[in-house]
Amino acid sequence: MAVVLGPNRYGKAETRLVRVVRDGGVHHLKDLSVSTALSGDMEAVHLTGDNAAVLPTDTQKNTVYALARSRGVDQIEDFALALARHFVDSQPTIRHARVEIEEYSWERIPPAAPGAGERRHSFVRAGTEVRTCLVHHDESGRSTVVSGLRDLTVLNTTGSEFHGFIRDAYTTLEPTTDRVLATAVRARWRHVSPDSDFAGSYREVRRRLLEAFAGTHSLSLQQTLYAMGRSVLAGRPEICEVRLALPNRHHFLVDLEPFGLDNPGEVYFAADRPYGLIEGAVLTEDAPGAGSAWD
Ligand SMILES: O=c1[nH]c(=O)c2[nH]c(=O)[nH]c2[nH]1
Repeated sequence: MAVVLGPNRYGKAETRLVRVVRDGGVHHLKDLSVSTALSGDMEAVHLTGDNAAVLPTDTQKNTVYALARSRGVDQIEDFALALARHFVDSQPTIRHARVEIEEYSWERIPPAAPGAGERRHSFVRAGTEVRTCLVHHDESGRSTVVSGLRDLTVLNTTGSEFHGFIRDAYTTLEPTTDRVLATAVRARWRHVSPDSDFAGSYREVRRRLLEAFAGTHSLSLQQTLYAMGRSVLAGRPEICEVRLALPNRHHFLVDLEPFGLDNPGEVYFAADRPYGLIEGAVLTEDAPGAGSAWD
């Protein structure tokens, strides 16, 4: 049976990088996980073990640290673009680079007392929310940028209904006109061009996602998903596609009748699994082709 080599890529996954900028006594912190993956002329290494075309994954990891020092790290998208372009532009055998970054946010520990100066070098991790990006760059010079976030955990205590759904022999779910709606938002959005104001764009997209979640009277999480995506696209012309994954973090009203107590929407059991998983993409009508942007 004849076989051929299919699509392949290789790289260093989850290089942990912490970059401290020392501005006098005031320090600034970037905390990243960087994953690189390269592809190109990799027939020989797979078929015969000839490594002549291979830039080692160890070198890829070292490049992450070296560029962090030499060019600094501001917006993760710009750092990812610099890395991807470096690999493709510096090595003839590397024809495509994929760089994925997660950023964990830290905030300053508050002053000891009102009026005391801001802490200069002490930080506390800011919640569970993670900022993300995925960048591709290829030998033709084309770059694509997808920004995102995950674990943005939100909850509405009312303003959510779910009824009118299919009922078959296995359906036990009661329709409801008032339920808790909670989710941990995974959102990614594709930029029209790799030249964006990534900081401002991120801030505004996040604000719009939250505003749409809070401001939508929801008849389903699917409806909320679409409203969130539409809100981002309506206000941010630099973005042409939003993909969302919304786990439905079910909150079940506890039956307190056995204890002679009513429960008018006050006491819930927050289940962690199983959970509904609602996923979807929202695009502008004229969105350019995505190429490998989401790969
Ligand atoms: O918003 C929802 N969408 C569903 O498709 C679904 N299915 C379900 O059991 N609960 C819910 N809630």
